[in-house]
Amino acid sequence: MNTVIDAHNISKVYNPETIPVYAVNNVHLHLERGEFTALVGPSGSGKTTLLNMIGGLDKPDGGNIFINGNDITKLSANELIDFRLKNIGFVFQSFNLIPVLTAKENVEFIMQLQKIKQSERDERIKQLFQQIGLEDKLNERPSKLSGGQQQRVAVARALASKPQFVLADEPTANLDTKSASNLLDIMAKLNKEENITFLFSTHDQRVIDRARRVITLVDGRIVKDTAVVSTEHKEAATIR
Ligand SMILES: Nc1ncnc2c1ncn2[C@@H]1O[C@H](COP(=O)(O)OP(=O)(O)OP(=O)(O)O)[C@@H](O)[C@H]1O
Repeated sequence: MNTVIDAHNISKVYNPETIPVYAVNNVHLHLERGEFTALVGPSGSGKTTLLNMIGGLDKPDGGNIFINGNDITKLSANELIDFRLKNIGFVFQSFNLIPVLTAKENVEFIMQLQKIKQSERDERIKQLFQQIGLEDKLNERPSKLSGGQQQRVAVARALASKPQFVLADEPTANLDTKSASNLLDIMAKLNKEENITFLFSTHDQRVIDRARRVITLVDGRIVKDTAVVSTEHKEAATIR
């Protein structure tokens, strides 16, 4: 097994001086490479706060977060920017594509920041757009794409730097059933065929149904952590 995320005792307290809100309260989280895991829980339970800390977008008030063995809580702001760029892919609820760039440019600019050479960029872009099924939309601006297509481009952008894992915060919340199902098919395929690790924060039953592990947060604490028996396994068990 290969540990990708190892978070120890992490906490985040908002308003510590006035009325403290323990958004994340002493959480331990361990993820292995190749997981397809959903983080669920009621609104305000701390999912986004936890995801943001694991992704290095927000600093915990206590605890340590090891990503591939590196403690990101010890990095300076500049080191963290560099670390995020190379190691973590993000997919957000609202897609967050840059409107003035084409689909291709939205994906390519991450690789330019990493100083990846043109021939390698071209090859990777070709492969990524094939994987998301949008080879014919390379030169379209986000406004010309449907929500589902924009989110698929966001997945390609998240994967551009070949990250250690992808954090997806409510990735299907703004998508209709068909687009959500299509997006989930693409992510599940990337997970299965390329062993890409996904951690989702979600309320969406369509995502939860596809996850192989479901972690439930309530009031900033993990109250349940369940490995899901796959449909194939369930069927095999029934036949026996
Ligand atoms: N910047 C902030 N300042 C103060 N409190 C905050 C801040 N961000 C989040 N909180 C509080 O922290 C708690 C956890 O919020 P968080 O957004 O992480 O929950 P969530 O599970 O992602 O919710 P949702 O499902 O609605 O997105 C909530 O009580 C929230 O009000």
